[in-house]
Amino acid sequence: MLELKNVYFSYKAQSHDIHDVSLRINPGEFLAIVGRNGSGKTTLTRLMMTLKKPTKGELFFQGNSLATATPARMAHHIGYVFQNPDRQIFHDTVAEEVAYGPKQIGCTSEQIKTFVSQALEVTGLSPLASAYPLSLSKGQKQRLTIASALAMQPKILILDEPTSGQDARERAQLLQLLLKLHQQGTTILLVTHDMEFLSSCAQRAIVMKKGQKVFDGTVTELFHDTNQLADWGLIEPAALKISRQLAAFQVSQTTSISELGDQVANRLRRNDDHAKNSTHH
Ligand SMILES: Nc1ncnc2c1ncn2[C@@H]1O[C@H](COP(=O)(O)OP(=O)(O)OP(=O)(O)O)[C@@H](O)[C@H]1O
Repeated sequence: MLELKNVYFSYKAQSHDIHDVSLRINPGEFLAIVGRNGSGKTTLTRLMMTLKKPTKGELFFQGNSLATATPARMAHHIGYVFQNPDRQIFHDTVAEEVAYGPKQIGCTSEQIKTFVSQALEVTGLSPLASAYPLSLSKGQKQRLTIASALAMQPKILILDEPTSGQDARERAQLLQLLLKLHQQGTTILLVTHDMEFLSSCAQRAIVMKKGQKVFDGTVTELFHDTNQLADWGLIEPAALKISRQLAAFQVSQTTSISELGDQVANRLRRNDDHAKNSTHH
């Protein structure tokens, strides 16, 4: 659906902010771009939205070159949800906010009504249609920006650090919403540092390091090599760490919870004794 072929981009003459990146996003995928701060994740999404043009290389959307595409035209195809929802909210009611995009691109009033009501429905905001957007909670504001993006009927939804500043309940709601949208056929691209969240929803991950793509594979493959993860500045999700460590206890399907508890307690006791002995020496 979206393809980058040997793309380079520099903000300044001497910098290599994106260096020879090729990748293809297929319809219906749920993928995440990860990497340290400054590794080029946001710049990559700006190139996809044509907010920046590559210094070398080319981007394609559904087989067509984006060389002459404008951000306004790309907004029909790609919905972008910024990290800070306040920067994207301007109207007096939730419904007006969501209607803004479809109005701008000249949809009929019938289409606008349908797109707004569908977007509010899927994001669970229908009861808040006449609410003042800035009075909403952080999670609701984020769902509003997602609704605004969805009202444009995009093929791809890009979310920049969507879990940042969200509490546990809001994260869980966001996860449910993204899984539902993905199930309904939306292609989703997350830019995130949140490995727990990524491992609960994404199927594929791309790792950026110093402007280069250093990994492109399944999420299972991503978490396979823990040394490599550290080098990329990524943290293994707690659930995976625990399950990897449990493997050391030779847990079989017949191991009962109390047997497992005994094994864990024995292991911890041995670790404790070992630590005490080392301090004595
Ligand atoms: N507007 C800008 N002007 C000059 N350099 C920039 C600009 N925006 C980003 N950069 C540089 O481009 C490189 C990639 O930055 P980018 O914001 O894409 O990384 P990121 O992986 O999204 O980081 P973060 O996780 O902090 O958002 C960095 O070296 C950064 O300093």
